[in-house]
Amino acid sequence: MIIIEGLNKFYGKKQSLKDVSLKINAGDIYGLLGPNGAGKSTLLSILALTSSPGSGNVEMDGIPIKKRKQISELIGYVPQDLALWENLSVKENFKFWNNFSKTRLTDEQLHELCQKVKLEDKWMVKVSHLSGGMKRKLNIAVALIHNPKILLMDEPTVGIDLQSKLEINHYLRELAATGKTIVYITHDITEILTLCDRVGILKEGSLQFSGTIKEAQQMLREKGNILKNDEETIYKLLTN
Ligand SMILES: Nc1ncnc2c1ncn2[C@@H]1O[C@H](COP(=O)(O)OP(=O)(O)OP(=O)(O)O)[C@@H](O)[C@H]1O
Repeated sequence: MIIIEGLNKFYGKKQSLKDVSLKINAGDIYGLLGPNGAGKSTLLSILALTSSPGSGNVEMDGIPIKKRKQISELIGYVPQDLALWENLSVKENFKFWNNFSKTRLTDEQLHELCQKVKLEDKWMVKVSHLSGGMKRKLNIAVALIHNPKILLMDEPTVGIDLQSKLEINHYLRELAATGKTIVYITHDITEILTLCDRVGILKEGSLQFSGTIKEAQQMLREKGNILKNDEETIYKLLTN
């Protein structure tokens, strides 16, 4: 479980997160939504230890975020920008990232991970020769080498073809079914509806809503906003 309490973050005078409190259940795929500049990447980067929290408490699996070594073993981070070596092969990229893992995988185990994202026939191919979708899949696979319990993903499927997107979504479902918690930033409403168990909506640094799509509809209905479908519910929550 991820617990965030009263989290604030300033960049200079600009407050990017305002008193954000949130709980994310173990085994959930949690969609983090909101318009551009809402604070989604800032929140994810704090969880990923690439940005420091201003004030507030964050703990993951009962471990406070200040215990960086323990947290880094717990999390896998898939950044928006590809964290790959273009001039190295797929295998060499796996081996590079394997060096940072506490329990190193064998070449055979790395190849098995490569198979999970359906890139095994590209094992010896240079990353610069892969398509955008293949690079995205590799970006996800290298984040899984140390078998993290929590996967933090910043728009991992942006700009890729539908087939690759479906394959990635299918794989994420499999990972969640094994108990991994996934925090997922996306602007793709279809992906949110088919993939996410729960969603959190940020706007101008504040958390507007956290819950299931059904709960969102319920809340809006109580406010007198009757919505026709889930897509409309999310759109309404994002724009209100
Ligand atoms: N390193 C930084 N220095 C200064 N301001 C920053 C920095 N990173 C983010 N911000 C500001 O913090 C706010 C939140 O940005 P953030 O990238 O978290 O939003 P986002 O919801 O992820 O947006 P997008 O959907 O466009 O990726 C924005 O106003 C942004 O300009």
